[in-house]
Amino acid sequence: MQPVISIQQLNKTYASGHPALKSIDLDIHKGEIFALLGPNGAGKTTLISIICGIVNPGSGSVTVGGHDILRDYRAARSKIGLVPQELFNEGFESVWAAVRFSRGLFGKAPDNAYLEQLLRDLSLWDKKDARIFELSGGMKRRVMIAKALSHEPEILFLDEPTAGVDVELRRNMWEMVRKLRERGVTIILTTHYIEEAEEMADRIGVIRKGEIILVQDKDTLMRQLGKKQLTLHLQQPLSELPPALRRDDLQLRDDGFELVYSFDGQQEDTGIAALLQTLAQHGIAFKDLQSSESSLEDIFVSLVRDRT
Ligand SMILES: Nc1ncnc2c1ncn2[C@@H]1O[C@H](COP(=O)(O)OP(=O)(O)OP(=O)(O)O)[C@@H](O)[C@H]1O
Repeated sequence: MQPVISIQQLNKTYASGHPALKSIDLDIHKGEIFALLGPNGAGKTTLISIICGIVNPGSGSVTVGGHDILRDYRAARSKIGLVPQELFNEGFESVWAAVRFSRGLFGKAPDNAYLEQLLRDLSLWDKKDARIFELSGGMKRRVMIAKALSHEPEILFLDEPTAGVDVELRRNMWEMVRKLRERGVTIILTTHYIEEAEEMADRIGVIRKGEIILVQDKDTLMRQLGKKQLTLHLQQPLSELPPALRRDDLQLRDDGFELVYSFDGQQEDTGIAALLQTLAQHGIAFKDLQSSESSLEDIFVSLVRDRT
């Protein structure tokens, strides 16, 4: 399947000399919810801003719906709706005027029926004549989304959609994003909240210091989450595992002093008894053992941890 966004070897270094993005390769599939997860300053906003044509790329290429963002900027941009991190509140105009104006900016013919349905879907129809400054914070966010969708884009970017939003509003936002996906909109959201990625995303990408360090189906990631680990602290270090013990779920760590066994905690037979027996047969003794469960949070923290 043709990706709806294709990013190849994208680099960006700001004038300050700071390398914000390094050799990014990423494809976004049509109709998916993709969560880009990363700590402050990782490069999330820079990446979105380049795709949306707000920041110039350094080198590499980006296509949106097959259109190159530089050579074919207008065609590429018209496919995108962007809800930026910073919310700008145009004070005095009405909700209706704001969404009509946004649609016009993209050169689209007026379509009141489409805009009415959009405002209804976003539970804003009864506020259409209200001036934006009169609305609550949650409604203002929804107005930003309505504006972003006013020109019928196929792709919606949500940069930190629920930053500083209370739990109830966050859940409403998630509900709304799912409805948009049902309508066929591809959604890319950035977030600091692991819970949000876990709840919403079809796929998760993790970015750290300008590099994409993981892209994975959420379900696959969650299956890995169900894994438990048994760590055996060995009495004598091993330089390598005997052939009978070389397998994917067993790893030597800590200069050979630790043996880590990963297993599925849901299974009745965890394989621990058999493992301990094999260790005994090979004369591998341990002085201590501990078991632990990894969470998405653990995976994320260990991935983004600054090891330098
Ligand atoms: N206009 C700019 N000029 C110079 N450096 C910049 C500029 N914009 C961003 N940066 C730097 O590039 C890096 C990536 O910033 P970016 O805003 O993309 O990160 P982010 O992942 O969106 O962070 P946050 O989660 O805090 O929004 C940061 O180190 C930032 O200081």
